[in-house]
Amino acid sequence: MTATYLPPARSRSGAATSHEVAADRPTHGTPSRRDDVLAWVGRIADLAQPDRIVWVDGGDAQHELLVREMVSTGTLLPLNPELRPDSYLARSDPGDVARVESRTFICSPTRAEAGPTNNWRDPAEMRQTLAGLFDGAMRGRTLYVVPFSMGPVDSPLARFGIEITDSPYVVASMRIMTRSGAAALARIDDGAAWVPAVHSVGAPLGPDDVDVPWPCNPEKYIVHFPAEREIWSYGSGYGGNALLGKKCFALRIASVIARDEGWLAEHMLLVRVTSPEGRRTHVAAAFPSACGKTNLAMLRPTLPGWSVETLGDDIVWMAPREGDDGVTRLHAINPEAGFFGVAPGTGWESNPTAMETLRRGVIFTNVALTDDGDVWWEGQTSQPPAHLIDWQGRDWTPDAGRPAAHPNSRFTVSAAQCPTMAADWEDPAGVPLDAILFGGRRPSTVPLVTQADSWEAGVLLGASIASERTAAAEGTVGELRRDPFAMLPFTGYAVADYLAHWLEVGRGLGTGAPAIFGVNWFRKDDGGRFLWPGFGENTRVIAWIADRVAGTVGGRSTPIGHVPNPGDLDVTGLGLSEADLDELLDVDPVAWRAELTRAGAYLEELRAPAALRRALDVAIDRL
Ligand SMILES: Nc1nc2c(ncn2[C@@H]2O[C@H](COP(=O)(O)OP(=O)(O)OP(=O)(O)O)[C@@H](O)[C@H]2O)c(=O)[nH]1
Ligand SMILES: O=C([O-])CC(=O)C(=O)O
Ligand SMILES: [Mn+2]
Repeated sequence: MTATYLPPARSRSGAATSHEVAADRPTHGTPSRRDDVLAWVGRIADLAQPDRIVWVDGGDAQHELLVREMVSTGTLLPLNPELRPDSYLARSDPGDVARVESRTFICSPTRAEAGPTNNWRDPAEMRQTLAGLFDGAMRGRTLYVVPFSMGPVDSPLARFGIEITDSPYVVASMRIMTRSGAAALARIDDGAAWVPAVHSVGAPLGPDDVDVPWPCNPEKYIVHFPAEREIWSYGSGYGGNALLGKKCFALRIASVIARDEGWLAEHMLLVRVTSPEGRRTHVAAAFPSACGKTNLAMLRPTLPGWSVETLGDDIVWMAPREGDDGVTRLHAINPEAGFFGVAPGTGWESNPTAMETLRRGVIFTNVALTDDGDVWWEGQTSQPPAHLIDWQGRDWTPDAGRPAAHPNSRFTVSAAQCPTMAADWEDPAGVPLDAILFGGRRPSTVPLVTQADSWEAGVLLGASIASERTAAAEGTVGELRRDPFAMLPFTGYAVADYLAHWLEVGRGLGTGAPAIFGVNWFRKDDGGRFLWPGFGENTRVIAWIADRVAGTVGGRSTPIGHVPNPGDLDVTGLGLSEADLDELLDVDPVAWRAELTRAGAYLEELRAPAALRRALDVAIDRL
């Protein structure tokens, strides 16, 4: 084995540190001295038998070399530099296009700790399986060592990991999505705890084998050891399965750390809304995958005087902290550094902010290629180009009868490029949260917006999220499924304990707790047409929410919380009929009794805390 890059020299002594590496922070996973990192990399290399080991330093020179290599192997297709500078298209294997929830495992010591919503496997058995799978898995390939930080490297809230991967696409993507390289390794050297995360595409190469542009394995394993804070991923190169800082670490493992330490790791966007009077409201929102987080995070307000700044689009970590006024509030940070966003539906009409963010420096995956070397996907423009190369590399014309881009095609781009990014988005202290939104794709029953009357009622709202399935994960698109807190695929421990933890955090916050709302942009009429225009026009709902937090706008009380009176919502210029508005704000008692009965049965299945089931019974009684 030849080391192309040696591990970087230690930048500081392990003892003295200029950073405030919290000495009181519990350490997780492997002890954090460099020797332990080297020993771990050595063990994985002995097992997986790569041809080379490369330590990723995060610098430009190494990155450019990596990109050049991927272009030469066909993994990345350079786009036309005049139209889309510094940007590339990757086409995945057609069987490796989304998260694989049925192959995602939580290996806690007991099945009960994983709970009824997770695939549990016995940790010892799984370790044996993994040892077999990874034996020689990297033969003929390069093993990359990617130290990374979730959260700004110098933030006291930052958490560290090291991903070992044999995929250069993963290395390049981690560079966008996390702070990866030497700075993160220096913090680990200084004593910060780190999560070991091992990834292989599971496609070793023999001496005479020719590589393919997107190596992967039909057999996939996305494995978490919550007690050990450890991640193993095999067989897939797709974002949510392979960029291990994201769902695996920042949600599944972090949710367990958060439970133990009294904070929350959530599948949420984060924005700052400023009213015409200059009043600031910080809002986090949990919607299931491909249900509008990125779009709301980049909202371009359509009401005069309002502005929205982006802080995050997919993951929020939030911790209670007492302010100068003696009130304890949740303070929120975005642990990511980039966006891994859904391409279809993103256009100059629907999300101009995203379109501006995507002007350069993007890795696109599974979108279509235009004849002039740019990218296209359904919804980018109202009319498709006359000819394209589709996501599988085949000729495509508008009459092809199939989408040109995969429905879960994605862009990977640095958050710093987003024009609406708040100037202080990397503030290590985070922002104080005023409101939390829960939502999903609900063609009927669920009103445009509802305010929960208490923290408990809000937790019930989050626990009862149901949404039509999207292409973000394997499964039948459109099917309604329960997705508590939009965290069904991302909670690293038993969902009942997760719900209890939410209730507990709320009790600790008391009067400083954010207000909780339910939203639904996706209500349809009998003809299947969206009743609500959505996108930028969601401003009107956000304005009501911000004004409710400030106590300056009305609402009417219903058994499921407060909804706006038609006059409370500014819908001027929308051309919305009175009947449509009434339907959007309607709480139908018959439909809601059925809805809550179903939710109650589900909570029973989850063994949800009794307090939630009581809150639900109160609502049913009021109906
Ligand atoms: N009708 C309607 N569609 C929307 C709205 N907001 C987003 N969408 C569509 O929903 C799809 C997914 O939206 P995203 O914002 O990327 O979803 P996300 O929640 O960030 O998804 P993940 O990255 O998978 O977690 C896109 O096709 C959007 O065009 C809306 O307000 N109304
Ligand atoms: O993780 C991914 O692959 C993309 C994502 O945000 C999701 O599915 O929620
Ligand atoms: Mn997501």
